[in-house]
Amino acid sequence: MTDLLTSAQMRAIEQAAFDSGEVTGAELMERAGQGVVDAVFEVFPKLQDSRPVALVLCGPGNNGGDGFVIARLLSERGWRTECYLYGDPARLPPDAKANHDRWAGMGTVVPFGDWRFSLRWGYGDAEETPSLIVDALFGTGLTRPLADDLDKALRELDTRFPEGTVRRVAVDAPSGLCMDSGRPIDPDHDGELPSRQDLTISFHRLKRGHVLANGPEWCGQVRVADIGLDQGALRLARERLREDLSDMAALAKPDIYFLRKGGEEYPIAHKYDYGHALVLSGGPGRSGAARLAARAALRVGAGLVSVAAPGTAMAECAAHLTSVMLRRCNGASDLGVLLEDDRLNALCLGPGLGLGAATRDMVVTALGSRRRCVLDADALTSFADQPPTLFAHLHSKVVLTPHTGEFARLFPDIWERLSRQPERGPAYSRIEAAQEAAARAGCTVLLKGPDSVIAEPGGRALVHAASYDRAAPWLATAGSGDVLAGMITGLLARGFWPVRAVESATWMHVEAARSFGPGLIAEDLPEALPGVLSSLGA
Ligand SMILES: NC(=O)C1=CN([C@@H]2O[C@H](COP(=O)(O)OP(=O)(O)OC[C@H]3O[C@@H](n4cnc5c(N)ncnc54)[C@H](OP(=O)(O)O)[C@@H]3O)[C@@H](O)[C@H]2O)[C@@H](O)CC1
Ligand SMILES: Nc1ncnc2c1ncn2[C@@H]1O[C@H](COP(=O)(O)OP(=O)(O)O)[C@@H](O)[C@H]1O
Ligand SMILES: [K+]
Repeated sequence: MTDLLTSAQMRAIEQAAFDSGEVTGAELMERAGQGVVDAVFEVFPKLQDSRPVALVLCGPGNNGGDGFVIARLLSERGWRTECYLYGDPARLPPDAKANHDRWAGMGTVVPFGDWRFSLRWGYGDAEETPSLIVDALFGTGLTRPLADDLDKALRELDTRFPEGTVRRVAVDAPSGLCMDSGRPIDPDHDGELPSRQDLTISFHRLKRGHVLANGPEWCGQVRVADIGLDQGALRLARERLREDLSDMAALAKPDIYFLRKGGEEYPIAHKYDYGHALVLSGGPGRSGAARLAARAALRVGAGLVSVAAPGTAMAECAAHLTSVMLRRCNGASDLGVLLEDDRLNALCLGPGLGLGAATRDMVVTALGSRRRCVLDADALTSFADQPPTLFAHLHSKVVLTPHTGEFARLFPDIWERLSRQPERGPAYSRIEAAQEAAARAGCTVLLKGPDSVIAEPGGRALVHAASYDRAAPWLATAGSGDVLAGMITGLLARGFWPVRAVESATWMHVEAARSFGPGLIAEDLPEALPGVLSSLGA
């Protein structure tokens, strides 16, 4: 499981490393600087042949210290490097100060006061124009917005060297971005940071801010540099620490062992060993969403899948369904009768179901049966005026799958906190919002988006980041959420525990979109699943 760290957790890991006696701060800083330089030339090999001129912007903390190491290493590679320092050299922390002093014996450090002057009048000669700008101003220690003078200078720098003319690389974080939330601490500019990076290098692990919210937009690409915190005593120290850090989030991944059909779990399996999922459909002209969900549930491996539709929609459903079975269900009392069949072990309510009392009644009946259950779309919005009524019936085998609009309706106070422009760091994040919602609801919550967050009461949160090399913008298409709800239901029918079902489904949903590519519509997703399952070895 790949941890996704907060700034405080990274500091705690660093402290555990120091306590283990295996590494010093100076060694970590040297490895960090080296990691950045290695990543820069690996990701942008053409930089080796371009003008060897770099600007390194150093801040008042250890992020700035990394900057001085980078300046030295670039200079040793023959680069003409200039450091701008925002801060008082005498007040740098010890390791940063040592690297500042070492660099000052080799090259220039332009104090911030002279920075803007230099920007305006320097670089007359094209030979002097940098091909690399390193942002080592602030990393995990950012606590407040960039000061006006610094912000202004950075915007001038951005205008002076527009995107495409120079490579911009951030050390650990694009300065101004909160690494716990991925939200810019920038109330005066509506979250528009001074510059967009081409590459951001994190140390040891990704931080939450690299994948949440606007993080990917400002980071460009990300790489993780190994700074030796995974070895020997350090690993032990970190593992011990992990026990205290129960709120350590992780990146979601598919559960290949349980996705596989057959194997040790089911050496000779019957279709009922993989469960029977029931998806409730809306009325005539509105059954498409449920049919999409049902097909996805079947494709993901549920043994049997049925759609339960009102009598008026039976003909429409029958015309479209083949391997998915069809049952009549005209409301909550019919659903109660259907659920007397205890082989129906996973339910999906919401896609296209319609808003109002009839849906609320069916949700209450479904929840009363204590089956594994996914509530999506209309099943959530039908409780917008009375969320506590819904919460009173929820239990640990339920999954709520709200997109941001549905989330805002069910958890308005949490949403208000999440959407308020942050003025200080660490800012409230989508991880904390999903965890708070899960605790209130008493069940698993999937807060959907390009950065989908999965939370269960009291458990560690998981994030599926459809960004960087897993970006899947084609998923922003009508009905893709219905397919995801069906996939989760199918895995619940197969016996997955809710949080594991959501984790695997969310990952495969994005993978299916990526394997299909541009032009994707929701119908393509279930059909792409066999390829995804095969590629996983399932
Ligand atoms: N952890 C590790 O294992 C490793 C960490 N490493 C590196 O250390 C970095 C973390 O260093 P860090 O803790 O010194 O924080 P950093 O980001 O340099 O800034 C803090 C300084 O800025 C100040 N400050 C904050 N906001 C401000 C603002 N808006 N405007 C002005 N000032 C502001 C703040 O002061 P204060 O809030 O106390 O006023 C403090 O002085 C990390 O990102 C990585 O690059 C690597 O070397 C390898 C191993
Ligand atoms: N830009 C994007 N990148 C990756 N995934 C996305 C993006 N936009 C939406 N998604 C995913 O697509 C799904 C959309 O769900 P939802 O909003 O409920 O759609 P619908 O109601 O049309 O079915 C969610 O799983 C969400 O995480
Ligand atoms: K930085």
